[in-house]
Amino acid sequence: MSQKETYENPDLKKERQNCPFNKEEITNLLDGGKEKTAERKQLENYILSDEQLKDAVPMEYLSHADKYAEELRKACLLMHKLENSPAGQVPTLRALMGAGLGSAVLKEGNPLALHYVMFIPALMGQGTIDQQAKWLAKAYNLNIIGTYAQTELGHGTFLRGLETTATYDPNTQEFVLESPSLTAYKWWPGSLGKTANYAVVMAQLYTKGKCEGTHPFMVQLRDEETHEPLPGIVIGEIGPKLGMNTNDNGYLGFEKFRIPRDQLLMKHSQVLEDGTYVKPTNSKLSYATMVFVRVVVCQDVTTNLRKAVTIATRYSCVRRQSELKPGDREPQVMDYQAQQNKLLPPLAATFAFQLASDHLWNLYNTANNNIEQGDLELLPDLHGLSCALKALCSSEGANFVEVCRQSCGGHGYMACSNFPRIYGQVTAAETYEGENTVLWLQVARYLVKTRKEQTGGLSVKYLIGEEKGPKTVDTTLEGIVHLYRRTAVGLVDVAIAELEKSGRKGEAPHDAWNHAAVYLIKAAQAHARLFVVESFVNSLKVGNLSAPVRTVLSQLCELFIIYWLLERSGELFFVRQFIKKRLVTVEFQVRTLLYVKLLAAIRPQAVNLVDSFDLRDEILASPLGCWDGNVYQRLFDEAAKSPLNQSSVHESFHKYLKPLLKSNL
Ligand SMILES: CCCCCCCC/C=C\CCCCCCCCCCCCCC(=O)SCCNC(=O)CCNC(=O)[C@H](O)C(C)(C)COP(=O)(O)OP(=O)(O)OC[C@H]1O[C@@H](n2cnc3c(N)ncnc32)[C@H](O)[C@@H]1OP(=O)(O)O
Ligand SMILES: Cc1cc2nc3c(=O)[nH]c(=O)nc-3n(C[C@H](O)[C@H](O)[C@H](O)COP(=O)(O)OP(=O)(O)OC[C@H]3O[C@@H](n4cnc5c(N)ncnc54)[C@H](O)[C@@H]3O)c2cc1C
Repeated sequence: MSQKETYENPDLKKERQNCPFNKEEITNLLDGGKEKTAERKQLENYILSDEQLKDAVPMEYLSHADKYAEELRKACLLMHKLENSPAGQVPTLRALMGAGLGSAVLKEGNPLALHYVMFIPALMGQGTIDQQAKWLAKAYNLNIIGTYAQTELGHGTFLRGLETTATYDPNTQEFVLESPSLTAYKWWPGSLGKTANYAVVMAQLYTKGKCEGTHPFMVQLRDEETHEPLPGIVIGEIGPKLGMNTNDNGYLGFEKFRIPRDQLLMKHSQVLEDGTYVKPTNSKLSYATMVFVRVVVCQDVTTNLRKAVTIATRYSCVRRQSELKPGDREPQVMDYQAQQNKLLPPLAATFAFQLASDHLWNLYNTANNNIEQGDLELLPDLHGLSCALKALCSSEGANFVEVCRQSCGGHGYMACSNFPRIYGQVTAAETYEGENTVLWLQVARYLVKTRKEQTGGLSVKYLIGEEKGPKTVDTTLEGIVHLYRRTAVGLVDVAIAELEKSGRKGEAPHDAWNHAAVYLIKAAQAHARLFVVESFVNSLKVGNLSAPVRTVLSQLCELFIIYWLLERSGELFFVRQFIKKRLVTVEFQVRTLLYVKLLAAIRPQAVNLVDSFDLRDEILASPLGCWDGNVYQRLFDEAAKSPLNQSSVHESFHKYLKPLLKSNL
């Protein structure tokens, strides 16, 4: 392990004895190889040993403005540290932007995140070679700091409804940016409130009197020296949020603000000097930055879930409560089957989500390379899968984080447990980058189209032709995956049947679509779950795993896919063939038995499994999850930091309480 303290809680010590698998092998697997693990550890030592990057007081005790300033101080210091990083600049940046190392230093949202996660990718994906030459070096060198300004007060989801206009003026060869109403104000962009001086702004492009739809524009917002907003720019911060409070989300309005023609990002579509509009090969190419972020969000959510699971698992092995055997010592709460039922599925999910996210990342890179060469064939599959996995990982992730919090009882509710921050981060991902319901409906659109037209990309091939495979109960992993596949196909067919029923009643297609939404969303979710379980099962077939690691990963895989099946059992009732064959009851009995057996088999390995995530205490940032298990002392030390404990009697006693006590009301 990275850190060994002199104290080690005896229960945790016992949990760590006789580990049947090599923890380092799993660490290497998650890092992407032995060398990558070594690089990561070196980088962690480099960053986490810097005293200036540590918080003087917990962030929760700072004001809104001080939180931002403190986070910005550390973010800027981190950027300076990039120069001398032992791992090299780009890997360090990646590690910092990911939720692991970065969040050990930057606790509640990074004021420079949008610059790297959206602004630079938007320049790369939407700018011409000349535009990239002009802006990218400046952006990499942090001479300019940007954000991605798309969402408005009135519209976030419906991009065609955005109101900000960019009207081309051929006389001056400029675009005039305008916010025609209050609801046209940009609202939400991260880092916009106080940090960024540039933005990629999405606006409705007007030229020759015609609206050509939303397009990306490179816009300077603040003076590069004074940081004052430029004339015609109305800008500010939107205030405290459920989480991510050190990221200065902002608002932005334009009052006839002029930019040169060449600040329309023109990789996919152009406006010529005379105002002639040149169309893109696909109108959705201007949405590409969102696709990139949906892909990385899956990784981010998984990293956060690993933290929550580690904290809850270690704590559950330290915590002793109640009575299991009458008269015996109070057991570790982890020994209750009910607690295992809470924690082992999210533990398994960290592996399932990571493997699916890796798969998506590979698809993204291949599709993106092809798009650069003008080949858009993979775009629909990439859009469908990135929507599906972003929605699934963030929604299941947020639920699992909340279960982890609950599994820590009262102490899980403390801010210092780090659950509120982790939850704030993960649940935000349910909304940003496409609200999940909206993304499920995008996925459903792709599924319905594939099933009807019998053509589609790799992730939806199972919808083409007749399904094959056993129709009876089959307890092998393959058998269970087949059940998922039949459910997914069945739910798409049910949704299509609903659409057709409405059609026969004379409903217009858009009404029929709205009236089938419940079925469509179920179909999309079943599709996403199928993809995740297939990725998990298939990745165990390949790879150079030792027998003990393969065994424990197979147990986790089986547990996870049975867990989901039982959780989502209601969906089987939608698929008629299961009811007819009375499969549902049989499935239930067999699976529940197996599930319970797996809980017992994985329980003794839980601490060793979370240890193999190799998350340092600074990254977990929680007295409940620390490696040494010294939970109670650490909770006490955290309480000592409260400003209310800095004097025995607080001044408010004299101001308010004493007069009340003396008032004889
Ligand atoms: C050295 C540099 C290193 C960089 C290092 C970076 C490394 C990073 C590593 C780790 C980082 C981890 C850290 C991550 C943490 C993240 C930090 C927090 C950041 C927070 C960011 C949040 C930002 C935002 O929220 S930005 C705003 C996002 N907004 C949205 O997502 C809006 C959602 N709405 C839409 O997308 C659309 O409006 C719509 C899709 C819902 C509907 O659009 P539409 O009406 O135009 O389309 P239709 O429904 O009519 O469909 C038509 C047709 O188009 C297809 N389609 C739709 N979208 C797409 C697409 N995107 N791509 C391809 N095709 C698309 C659709 O399928 C239809 O096809 P048909 O064939 O059926 O016609
Ligand atoms: C933490 C955070 C950071 C963000 N950062 C950025 C940023 O950097 N840049 C940026 O531009 N934006 C950013 N956003 C904005 C974000 O992308 C939007 O909030 C998000 O896309 C949802 O859009 P909305 O707010 O308009 O929700 P709405 O669309 O108004 O959603 C409200 C409800 O309506 C439902 N709904 C809407 N349309 C449909 C439909 N067609 N069918 C069925 N139901 C529907 C939704 O499911 C939801 O339940 C951020 C948001 C958050 C929370």
